[in-house]
Amino acid sequence: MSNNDFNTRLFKHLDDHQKDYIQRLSDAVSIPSVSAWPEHRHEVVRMVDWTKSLLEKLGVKVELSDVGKQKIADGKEIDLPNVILGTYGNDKAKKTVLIYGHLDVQPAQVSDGWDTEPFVLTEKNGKLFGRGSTDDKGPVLSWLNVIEAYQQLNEPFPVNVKFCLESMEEYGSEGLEDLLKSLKNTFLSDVDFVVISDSYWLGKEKPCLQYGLRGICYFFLDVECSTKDLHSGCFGGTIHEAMTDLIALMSTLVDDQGHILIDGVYDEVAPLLPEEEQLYKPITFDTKAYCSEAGVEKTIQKEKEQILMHRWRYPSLSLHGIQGAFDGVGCKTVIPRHVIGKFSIRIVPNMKIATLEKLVEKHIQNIMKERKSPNKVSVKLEHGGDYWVADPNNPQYIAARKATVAVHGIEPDLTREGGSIPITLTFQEQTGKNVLLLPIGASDDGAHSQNEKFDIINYMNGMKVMGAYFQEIAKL
Ligand SMILES: NCC(=O)N[C@@H](Cc1c[nH]cn1)C(=O)O
Ligand SMILES: [Zn+2]
Ligand SMILES: [Zn+2]
Repeated sequence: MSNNDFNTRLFKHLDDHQKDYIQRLSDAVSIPSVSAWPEHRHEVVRMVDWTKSLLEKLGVKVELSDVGKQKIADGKEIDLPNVILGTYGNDKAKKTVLIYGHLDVQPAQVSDGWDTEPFVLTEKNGKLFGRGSTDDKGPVLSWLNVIEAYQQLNEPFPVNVKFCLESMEEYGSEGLEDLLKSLKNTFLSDVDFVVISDSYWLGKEKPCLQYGLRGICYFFLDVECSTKDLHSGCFGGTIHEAMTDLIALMSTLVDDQGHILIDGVYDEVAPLLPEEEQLYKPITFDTKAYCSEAGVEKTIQKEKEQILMHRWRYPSLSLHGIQGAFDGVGCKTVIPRHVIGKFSIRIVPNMKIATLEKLVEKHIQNIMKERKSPNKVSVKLEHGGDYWVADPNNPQYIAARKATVAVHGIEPDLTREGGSIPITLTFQEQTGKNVLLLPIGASDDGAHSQNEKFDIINYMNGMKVMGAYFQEIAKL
């Protein structure tokens, strides 16, 4: 049977089973596998076990890998969730594709401003709302649904598949790098290609393939002023307050143009070459839609090319929160004794994490010297993940382009991604093989945000592209 004939059967089969796929995603979303909440670790473990059973039902040989402990507050330690290593097929005549994805999600609560319960998948107007629907439970299940569809159609699977599914991605992939290094000559040794579906299109209509990611360095800025919280009427105006120092420090990090104010940060950033500048011109990107998706009036940069460059190839610094600060309703007049500011820097070629760590440390020390405050201040790199850039002309990208055309009838844009998948570079280094980012979600999916969703059409078409991709890979 030709590829085209099989595609027609496969696509129809997938369409006929849409309800089952939605139910499966609903089951996955109902497990609140938030990696950032240590008290939810049992839910992350439940998600790992649920996925393991599903894989085993599909005939995937599964091994759970213990990756050690995580240090949490006050010197306590908890188990990191096991990493799922799966093997499906072992035919030496076939190519082997390693699929990476993650089962953990960002925190979510109705009180954050969700219109629906975040851990109840809710269908509205062709959209499936729920935490993890697009990041990354929907894409992970899409791969599994495709394997199931081939089985139900009695079609031999065209490639061998290996799975690496982790559950700490949203917390910097703790433990995974060491595991992959230890698997270089075993589990990873026969991998031909690595593919990751954990990112989003640049718009709502046009598919893309991505060949770059920014890295991330997440910092904790710790300020302590006293041995206990204090009454601001009794002590206000007489002591150096922790929050005052912290706010002052945090306000020295980035200006209103998004420019990072830490000395030396831009020194290692790769210069923009004329050839690279040309790459941005043909990319379809609607700046108005970008603003409306973010719910903002305007962006810092005006031109499409400038916005994309600041999203993909320049570093950025974001302030995320302050632990220990009063954030409830009403008025509390306490001076908190200890606050921790959270900020992250997205890093790009050719920045080095070690250099950045030193520059941040020096910057904080310098500002504190100027402030003449006696408070205890320290800054710590909580986790760091490298940037990654690949060759979009690799045969794997050509295969994915053909698969995209078979489903969408158009060539995908070749783009980069401003977010981070910290382990991507490690996969490239430990396998020595090409890594492809194959996003299936739309730009307005709202990953990490309130009302995260996955469009049913993207779920369905995403599976079709994945199904066709396996056939194209088999031809290489
Ligand atoms: N879908 C990828 C993603 O959301 N990645 C996270 C990774 C991360 C690292 N530290 C905290 N989160 C991202 O924020 O880009
Ligand atoms: Zn993700
Ligand atoms: Zn994410």
